[in-house]
Amino acid sequence: MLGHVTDRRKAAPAMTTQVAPVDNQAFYEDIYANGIVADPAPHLEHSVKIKNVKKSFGSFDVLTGLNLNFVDDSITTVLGPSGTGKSVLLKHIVGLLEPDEGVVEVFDQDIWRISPAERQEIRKRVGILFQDGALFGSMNIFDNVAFPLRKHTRKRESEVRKIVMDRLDEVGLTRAEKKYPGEVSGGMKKRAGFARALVLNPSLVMFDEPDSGLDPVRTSLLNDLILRVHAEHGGTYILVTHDIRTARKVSDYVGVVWKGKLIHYGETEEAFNSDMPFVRQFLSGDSIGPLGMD
Ligand SMILES: Nc1ncnc2c1ncn2[C@@H]1O[C@H](COP(=O)(O)OP(=O)(O)OP(=O)(O)O)[C@@H](O)[C@H]1O
Repeated sequence: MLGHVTDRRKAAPAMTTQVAPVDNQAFYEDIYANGIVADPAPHLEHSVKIKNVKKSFGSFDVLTGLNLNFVDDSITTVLGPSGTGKSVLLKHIVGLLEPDEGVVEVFDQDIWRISPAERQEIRKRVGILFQDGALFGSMNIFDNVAFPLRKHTRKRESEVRKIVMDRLDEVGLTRAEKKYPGEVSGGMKKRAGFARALVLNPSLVMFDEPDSGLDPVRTSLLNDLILRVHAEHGGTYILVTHDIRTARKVSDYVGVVWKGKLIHYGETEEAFNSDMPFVRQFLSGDSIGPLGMD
C-alpha cells in the first residue's frame, strides 16, 4: 500500500507555497504569522479537509485559521510544539468540538451542517487510538475490543468473537484476551487500543501520541505494527506525536502546526530537509531558533 501511495505521489508535482529564498527572514515571519495553504498531493482524494478553522477557549485562541487536508490512503503526521492545538484538531475531526469559524469536512461532508445522527454515522467510520489506549478498566481485553461491535452492529456473538480474535491476533494479543487493562503493560494497552480502533474497519484512523510512555524499542515495534496494518488494510491515518523518529518512520506526509496554523506541509523527507528555521529547529530538537519556552 505504501509503495502504491508513493507511486501515485510521483504522478504529479506537489503544490506548495514555500518557495522563498532561504535567507528571506521576512518571508518566514509572514508564514509564522499567517500560516500557509498547501497540499502535498492536490491531485489525490482527501478524506478530511480542514478549511480556515478557528477555535478559542475564552480569550485563548487555539486554532487560528488552520488549513489542512489529509490525503486518502496515506499516513500523515501532525507535528508541533506542546499546546499548539494538535489534540484540539483531532477532536474537531471526530466531531467532539465545533469550530467557531471555518469548515471541517470528513468524507466530503461538512460535519456541522449535517444532523447528529448523520454525524454519528460518520463517526462509526473513524477509529481512534488515544494516548493511554482509553480502555475500560472493568472489562477484559476481549470485551474492550468487542465493545464497538456490540454497540454499533447487530452481529451474532460468534461473529464478534471471530472478528475480535482476528484483530487480537494481528496485534499479537490473543493470549491476553482475558486479562484486564490493569494487568498488562503500556505497550499491550496501546496494541489493545489499536485493535479496538480497527474493529469496525474504519476508513480513517487517528492516533493521539501513540508512542507516549513507551520505550524506544516498544515505540519502534508499534510503528512497525502501524505500517503493517496500514499496508494490509489501507485507510487514511492521522498521527499526532512528539516523537520525530516515529514521524520519519511511518509518515507519507508531515504537517507542522505552530500557534494554531499550518506552517509547513509536504512529503516526509521534504520536512526533514526543510530550510524553514522553525521546522529545522523543531525536527532537530535544537534550543536555538524561533521556538522558545513561551
Ligand atoms: N476544552 C478545553 N477548554 C479549554 N482549553 C482547552 C480545551 N481543550 C484544549 N484546551 C487548550 O488548548 C490548548 C491546545 O491544546 P492541545 O491539547 O490541542 O495541544 P497539543 O498541541 O495537542 O499539545 P500537546 O502536544 O502538549 O499534547 C492548550 O492550551 C489546552 O489547555
